[in-house]
Amino acid sequence: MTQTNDPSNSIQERVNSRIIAVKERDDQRVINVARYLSIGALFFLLLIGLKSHFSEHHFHGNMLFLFAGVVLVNLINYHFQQNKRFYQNAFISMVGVLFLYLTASGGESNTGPLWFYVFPPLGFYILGIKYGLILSIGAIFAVMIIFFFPALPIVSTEYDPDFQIRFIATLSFVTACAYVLDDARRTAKNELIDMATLYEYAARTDELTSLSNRRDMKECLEKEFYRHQRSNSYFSIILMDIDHFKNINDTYGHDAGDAVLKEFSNLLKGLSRKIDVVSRWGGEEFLMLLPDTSLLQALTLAERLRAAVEEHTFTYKFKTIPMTMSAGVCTVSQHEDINKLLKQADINLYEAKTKGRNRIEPAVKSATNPKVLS
Ligand SMILES: Nc1nc2c(ncn2[C@@H]2O[C@H](COP(=O)(O)OP(=O)(O)OP(=O)(O)O)[C@@H](O)[C@H]2O)c(=O)[nH]1
Repeated sequence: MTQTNDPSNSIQERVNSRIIAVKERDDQRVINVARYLSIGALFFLLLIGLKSHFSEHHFHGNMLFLFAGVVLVNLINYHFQQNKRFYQNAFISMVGVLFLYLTASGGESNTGPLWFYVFPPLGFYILGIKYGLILSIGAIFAVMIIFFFPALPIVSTEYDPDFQIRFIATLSFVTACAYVLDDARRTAKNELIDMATLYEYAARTDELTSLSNRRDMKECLEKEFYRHQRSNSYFSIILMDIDHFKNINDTYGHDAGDAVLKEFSNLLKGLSRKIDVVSRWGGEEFLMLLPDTSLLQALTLAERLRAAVEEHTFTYKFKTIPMTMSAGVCTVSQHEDINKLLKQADINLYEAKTKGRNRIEPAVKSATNPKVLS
């Protein structure tokens, strides 16, 4: 039954997958912002392009139509390909080239460079702190080239030297502010995610044994039951209880009881597959969820666990503590909801206890327990 190549169902794995889902939602939010901006830019470019044509600035109008075309192609391409990275890079590159064109051409009444003020915050938001900074510094250098080399073929306007210096200074200041703000935002977000990861892990873990707690197990049971209803997959559960645990506490002390609970948990973990969920259901009661496991397979495992506990030497401060367990096993197929399944496991466990303990119900015959028959 113990296998190593199953997909892991550990608490850490489940917490990680939740965190990945949060990060994916955050990435999608960035894409959505870029898409809304693209749609806004598309209308804006078409409108200003038309206005330029009416004012007989045909070259400028055509250039704006060309940019609108690129925005549209990028949007359509994303719609069909869903390639987020390509969409983001194409979007920010297009914005950069558009702003450079507006700076080189002067735009409306030489106000073209002013658009560059939105570039650093947008770059940091979309590309992240590192590439946002590289791109913003690159933009400042490109603007300087346009300002200081008006004879270049792409440059069709000139700016007042006072404006040039003030513009470069203010754009650098905006870049520095955008960097600090975006860095603070990302740091705060990452700290929140780290905290959420810790709390999520703690909320699902039993402090003493580090197994799944009742809350986590209930969620796993619901997921597995949902999977069973959707795809007709099956699963089984084993409800275990340490026999006469009160006597262990009374004889060896509460600390010894705790140590035994930990050792018992490790034993269960060691004998389960990665895909199984082992939980401390409460006190000295443990529940194991076995996905894709028939009743017969679950009974075989339960019997193996029972025998392993009986054979294991539990010790505390050099004292040997004899210990056995009883278990109730059942499978999902005959039960229409989780509560009924758990109730049946509880009835089976109770039967195992009343029939003399150190046994499982329904009972099976095994090499270690040849006398027990169902
Ligand atoms: N040391 C320790 N004891 C615990 C813990 N949680 C529950 N217990 C004890 O477990 C004992 C359970 O006793 P009972 O419910 O009477 O069951 P039992 O003695 O195991 O008897 P059966 O289940 O009928 O075989 C109680 O004495 C609880 O105090 C824990 O975290 N640590």
